Amino acid sequence: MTAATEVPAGRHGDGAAPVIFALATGAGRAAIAVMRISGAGSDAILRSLCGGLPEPRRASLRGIWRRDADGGQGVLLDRAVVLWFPGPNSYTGEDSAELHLHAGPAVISGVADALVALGARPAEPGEFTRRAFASGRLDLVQAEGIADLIDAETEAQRRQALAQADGAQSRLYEDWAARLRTALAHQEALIDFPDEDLPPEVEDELLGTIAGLRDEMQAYLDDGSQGERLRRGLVFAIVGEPNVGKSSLLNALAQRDAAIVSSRAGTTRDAIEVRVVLGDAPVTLVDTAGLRETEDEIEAEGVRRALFHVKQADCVIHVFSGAAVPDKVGPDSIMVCNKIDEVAAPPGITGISVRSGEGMETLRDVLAQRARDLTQGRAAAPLTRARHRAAIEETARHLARAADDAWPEVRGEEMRLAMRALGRLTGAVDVEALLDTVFGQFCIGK
Ligand SMILES: Nc1nc2c(c(=O)[nH]1)N(C=O)[C@@H](CNc1ccc(C(=O)N[C@@H](CCC(=O)O)C(=O)O)cc1)CN2
Ligand SMILES: Nc1nc2c(ncn2[C@@H]2O[C@H](COP(=O)(O)OP(=O)(O)OP(=O)(O)O)[C@@H](O)[C@H]2O)c(=O)[nH]1
Ligand SMILES: [Mg+2]
Repeated sequence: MTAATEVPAGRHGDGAAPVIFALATGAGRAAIAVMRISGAGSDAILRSLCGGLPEPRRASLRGIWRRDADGGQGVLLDRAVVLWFPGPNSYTGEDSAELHLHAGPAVISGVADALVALGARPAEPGEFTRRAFASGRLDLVQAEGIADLIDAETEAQRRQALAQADGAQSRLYEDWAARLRTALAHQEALIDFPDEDLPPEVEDELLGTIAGLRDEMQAYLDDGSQGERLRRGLVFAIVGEPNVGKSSLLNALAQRDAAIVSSRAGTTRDAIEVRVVLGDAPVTLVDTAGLRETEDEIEAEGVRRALFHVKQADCVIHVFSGAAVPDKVGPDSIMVCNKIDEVAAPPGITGISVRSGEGMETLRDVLAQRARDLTQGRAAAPLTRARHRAAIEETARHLARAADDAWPEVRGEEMRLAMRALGRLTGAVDVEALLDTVFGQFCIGK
């Protein structure tokens, strides 16, 4: 007989966070499924499941048991590799464990049921990383980098996300915060001891710091949104008059028959979207209805939608055919002359024939270069989210006001507000309301 415990193994009294669990591996047929467990009480749960605690941080093969209510031996659920990570040296900073199970649905549900019986509860999206944040193991910007790393589809996205998870942006933002903190301390001294003879350089120096920070932040914000665009992916719209070969070009770039091609003008009506990778950035190519005046109301709706996509696009690929370059072309459009197997392209224009394949290699290079220019190369630790941009804009705005105002109290207040906005960025100050939004974007098990 084991002593009757009032509190299940995974639930500690006095308001401690409960033990959570989730599959860290994806759904679908697989050989192995990793069940992640974290929280104070994970040790007791592991003892119950495996009959003892494995050596910390060493893989070992264990039977996984569901115990009977009367404390008997119970049922063997799986024979699995088990890892025990005592806190604080774990991903979450808490006591945690991993069960590397056979990925059968009955194994997984059997283990999940056993965990619930032991007082653990299923984790919410991002909850493991949220606990890592709560333990101070990473800041908000790094946590968002981990979410991006999980979503990264291209090498450039992966590089950007990993640098962010490793703290590249956080170091820059923390450096700004540290300089601002020092300037604010000096400003507070000027406010608190106006009659003392503080050296005049103190005020000059702090004004220099404010102006310097404001300029650095402004330059950082003027980055053409490269990091945000790389994270989100680009949209390239293919537009032009009817029948010039827009849908043919989309199919050639996508290397599949996504759009209907026909010799009749006005074939495409709905916008057709295809995801490709260009210049290491994810690009959604949008094929659109040929632009012309038309009596056909369905085609007219297609034209309306085409113009909408032109406005939304990061880049417009303007296709035409024949010797005359069209007028009314957007400033950053990439001009492409198709059907050069029939009529030569005007000088200085990228000429292609989707039919013969001529010029396609060059066009791919031009598109890849544009995609790279839009997403990479400006900043070592770029802005990657609207949330970050908004916080830095707010900081810079308060710094500009602080620089403009000679009243010590007003200047001090603006500097405090700047400090707050910057603190919310990394999660150093009053972020409780933000956390659901930030961690809700994660998948379960992260
Ligand atoms: N099996 C498994 N693989 C994984 C993870 C995991 O949780 N489990 N990760 C989860 O995202 C990533 C790796 N991240 C991790 C980060 C920290 C620690 C950790 O235990 N850190 C301790 C000890 C470090 C050490 O070995 O010296 C620490 O920092 O104190 C583990 C994984 C990717 N691969
Ligand atoms: N000679 C020649 N014909 C081409 C070439 N590319 C496409 N075509 C033909 O041009 C016609 C129109 O092609 P689509 O791709 O449907 O043209 P579109 O611009 O999408 O036309 P809409 O959807 O009607 O606006 C088809 O008959 C294609 O086979 C090319 O490089 N050379
Ligand atoms: Mg078409």
